[in-house]
Amino acid sequence: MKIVFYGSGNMASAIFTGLIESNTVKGEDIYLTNRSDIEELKRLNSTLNTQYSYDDVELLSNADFVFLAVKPHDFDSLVERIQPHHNAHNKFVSMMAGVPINQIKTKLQTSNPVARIMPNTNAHVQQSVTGISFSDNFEESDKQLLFDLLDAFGTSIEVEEDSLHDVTAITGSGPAFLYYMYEQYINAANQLGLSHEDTDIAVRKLIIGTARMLENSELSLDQLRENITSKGGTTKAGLDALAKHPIEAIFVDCLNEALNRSKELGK
Ligand SMILES: NC(=O)C1=CN([C@@H]2O[C@H](COP(=O)(O)OP(=O)(O)OC[C@H]3O[C@@H](n4cnc5c(N)ncnc54)[C@H](O)[C@@H]3O)[C@@H](O)[C@H]2O)C=CC1
Ligand SMILES: O=C(O)[C@@H]1CCC=N1
Repeated sequence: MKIVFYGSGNMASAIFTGLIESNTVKGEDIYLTNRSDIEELKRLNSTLNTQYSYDDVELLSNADFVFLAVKPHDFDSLVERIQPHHNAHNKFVSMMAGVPINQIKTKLQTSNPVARIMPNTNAHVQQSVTGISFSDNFEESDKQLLFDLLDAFGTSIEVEEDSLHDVTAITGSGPAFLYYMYEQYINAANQLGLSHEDTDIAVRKLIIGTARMLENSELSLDQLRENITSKGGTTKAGLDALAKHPIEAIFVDCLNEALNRSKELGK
């Protein structure tokens, strides 16, 4: 199987690293290109054994899956490279937030199969949650091949294309929202007495341990929380302070803004 990535940035590299490190695809079967950073492509070649080229005819020839991994605002410059050279064998897999399948088909002037995925950077540790939607003409056997690729770097959920906006907000951008929250937690913790170094280590371990509990425990979130909350104790005092703030409303605002932006990006 020949897989091409147009774009070797944050999201693409998380995916192709996951594919190679899980032994799902050999580095030599993955072809990378980017706007102009050949040093980056050479570095990836020496660490992951991936191929690289700026020759679009060579890249697209016999390519089974062509990942579109550029920012939405760079799509037009990508179209200039791909449109003249794509062939009937190419199946496109776009990870561009917000850009609809029909727009991809129109700009590339293609009736080839197109899938849209919305992964997240947890693909680096094979834990991406990836939403996926397919054009009507995507063959079942090709869908299965693509699902197998997605499984190599996490779990996937097939959704209606419109729902990819929700996936983008909730899990595509989601790691950033959680990192931001953790940053605030660390900033607050730094105002207590521990050294900043100890606080950083302690909070990282706290986050990892809490995530492992979510993974391994059959208890609900609220039960897990209850199990820490002694009557009249410290946790109750802290939770009562939290409850005075509109935390749910803050996240409603955050997710709605991300969702609206996803819709705007496709226009
Ligand atoms: N970073 C994330 O967490 C996620 C990003 N995405 C989507 O993935 C896409 C890429 O995002 P990032 O990896 O974060 O961006 P990035 O800025 O890290 O990488 C963009 C890549 O596109 C390349 N590029 C730009 N114009 C090009 C052209 N004409 N031909 C070939 N390559 C070109 C750049 O050289 C770079 O390698 C975006 O559309 C974004 O919406 C989706 C889910 C999560
Ligand atoms: O910020 C963005 O637009 C992309 C899509 C999801 C995560 N990063």
